[in-house]
Amino acid sequence: MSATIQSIEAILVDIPTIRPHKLSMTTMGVQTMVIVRMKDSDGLEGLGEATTIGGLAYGPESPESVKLTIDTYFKPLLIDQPADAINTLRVRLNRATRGNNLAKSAIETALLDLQGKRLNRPVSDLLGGALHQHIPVLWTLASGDTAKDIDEAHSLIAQQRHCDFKLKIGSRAVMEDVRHVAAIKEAVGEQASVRVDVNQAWDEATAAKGMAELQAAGIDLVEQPTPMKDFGALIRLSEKFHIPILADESVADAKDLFALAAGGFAGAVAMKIAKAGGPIRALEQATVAQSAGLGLYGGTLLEGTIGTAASLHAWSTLETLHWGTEMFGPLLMKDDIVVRPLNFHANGVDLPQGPGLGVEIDEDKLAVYRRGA
Ligand SMILES: O=C(O)C[C@H]1C=CC(=O)O1
Ligand SMILES: [Mn+2]
Repeated sequence: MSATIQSIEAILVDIPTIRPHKLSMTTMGVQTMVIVRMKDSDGLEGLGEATTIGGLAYGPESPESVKLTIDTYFKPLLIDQPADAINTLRVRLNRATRGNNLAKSAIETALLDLQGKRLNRPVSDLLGGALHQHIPVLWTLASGDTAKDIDEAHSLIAQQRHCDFKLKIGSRAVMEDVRHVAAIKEAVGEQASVRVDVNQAWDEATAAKGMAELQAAGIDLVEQPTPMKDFGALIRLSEKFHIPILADESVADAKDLFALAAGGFAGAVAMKIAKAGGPIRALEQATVAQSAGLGLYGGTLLEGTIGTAASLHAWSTLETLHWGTEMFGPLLMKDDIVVRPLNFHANGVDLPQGPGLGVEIDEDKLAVYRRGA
């Protein structure tokens, strides 16, 4: 008899950020995580996380709606079911509920953690095995101030904590953004790769102007310049410029990526476990990207250590991550709720060791940061 799922708890956790994090659609001062604790009939516990950016500013699921979805709709479908039947449970959830991929990602992650602990194997082994134990991680410069961003970049390069940077642009006039980006690129020179994320803020004509300027300034990659549903614009821009485009909001799962690739898009894709509905689903995108000749990038919704560890286990199984990853979420938060934080060094992070995700909750810290504490 396999163990069955006995309880699922979805906990809202609020942790302040180390500095304001300015994106085109919101400025974050706190990150809210939904931590899932799933217990089985053998007394084992699986951990999962769903996180988004700025409440409802980034996408249609908020931390509060993720908790409600799990508590009200997912729990009755999962309690008393075999805990090791990960695919069966995914199909069961998908037949009964539409969308809500962030909530589904937290559940798939908790099931993988549980299964790993049961088999005494890391989650990466359940996904076919890790090819990398150390994974590159960039940093997002998003203080909103050019001089502060340059200081931050210089200090991180000196510490060898990061050598690639992503700049959040799109909230200011295009040429103001271009001057900001060009000043940072000039300050770091060849020491660092500089990329931008526009988070859908430009229309196609603005994007054409912006991309020409960014190309001239030596920027390496432009992420999601135009609105997510406007596949035609992404395709046309990718044909027009040699500076590559990274598709983010446009491609939640493998089907989205297939449609974009079939339309003629050339460039790369930001895989995110949250967008896709879990680590297994996110890796389906990698297969499509590899078949279509698109580059891979390990993306984040600024998850804390649990969601970041789950993503790292998935990305570790990929032979080539052409653009590395941005799995720095835990570093943007002032504190953590785990016993052993991830080890960020040498411009990357180590894949956590041990059974499951290799992450353990610090109960005292959780008690401090859980909402309503
Ligand atoms: O890429 C996004 O759109 C979301 C996120 C990832 C890094 C960051 O600073 O924001
Ligand atoms: Mn993005």
